[in-house]
Amino acid sequence: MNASVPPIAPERLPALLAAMPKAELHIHIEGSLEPELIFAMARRNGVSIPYASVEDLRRAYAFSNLQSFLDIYYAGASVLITEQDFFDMAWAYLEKAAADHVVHAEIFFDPQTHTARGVAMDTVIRGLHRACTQAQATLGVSASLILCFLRHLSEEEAFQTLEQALPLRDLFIGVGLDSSEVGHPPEKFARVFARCRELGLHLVAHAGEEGPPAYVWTALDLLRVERIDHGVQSTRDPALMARLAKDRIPLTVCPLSNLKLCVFPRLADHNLGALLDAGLVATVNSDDPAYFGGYMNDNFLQTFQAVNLHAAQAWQLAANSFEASFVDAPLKRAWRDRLEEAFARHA
Ligand SMILES: Nc1ncnc2[nH]cnc12
Ligand SMILES: [Zn+2]
Repeated sequence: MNASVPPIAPERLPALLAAMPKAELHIHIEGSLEPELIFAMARRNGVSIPYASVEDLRRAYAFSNLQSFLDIYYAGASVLITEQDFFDMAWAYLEKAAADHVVHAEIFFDPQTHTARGVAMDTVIRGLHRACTQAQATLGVSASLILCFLRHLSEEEAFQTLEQALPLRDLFIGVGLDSSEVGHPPEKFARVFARCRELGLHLVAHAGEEGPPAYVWTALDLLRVERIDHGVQSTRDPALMARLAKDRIPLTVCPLSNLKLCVFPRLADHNLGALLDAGLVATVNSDDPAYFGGYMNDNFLQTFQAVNLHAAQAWQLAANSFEASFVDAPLKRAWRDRLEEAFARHA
């Protein structure tokens, strides 16, 4: 434990978890679209959705694995048409993030879900970016964008997507890899990630969510990613755990997502504590909060209770989220100072 972490009474831990500053590094903005907003956008855009009501849609959020979720998630995103829609979606998320004391968010978006329906890349990125700019100005939350390639599509399509996005290169900081993992290993995208690296983009990839430790190895060695999204299957491979610890490769872990997608049978079975005990730079994130029943503080509070974590791990997770973020060192130091202040207030 860091020497500057004061003792925290157990009854004060929930308030500390809620109030401490934190960074969110694994949030799919399309996964923040609440059913109420889906219905409002469907109405204003004249898009029909195969659910009678908000309640009817929410009832469908019972998933058995990643694919069963993705099918409904892509259907939900079909209501997004205008730049204002993309702004409204991101703004709703950023307001919730600010309420959870998220000081910084690195936000994934899936452009191919939209360009395939005839929505222009410009519409997607400009709407999201405007929300990020406004969040800094009015909420004091810094936010940046990471463009994700859909791994169930081809590398050729990923290259085309990159080409479409390059005129807006200054509006996103990196690229990621998401969607159906098993059967679509990282190496399928080695060339497009090499190109993104040449362009100076940050690189991340989902790996080891449902897929094997081998996918984490190839994300590291062939894609040369700087962070692994999820990575919870890594505990099955001691040599991989040693590599992640040695190179301080962050894992953006999403406990409620893992529960809802049946990666772990119960939250109490989650391996977040084991990842921290092994010295990994693990972080807590919400993934697709509108679908998985919780934003950042829900993830922290429910997981800490279920797996019996304490103040030392709270400090570590917040500090890890700052270390793992793609911002400069002075900003990281400023957030660490605010973290110390929050702990001092709750001691
Ligand atoms: N948890 C997840 N895994 C892979 N792709 C995703 N897209 C949105 N959420 C995802
Ligand atoms: Zn994800």
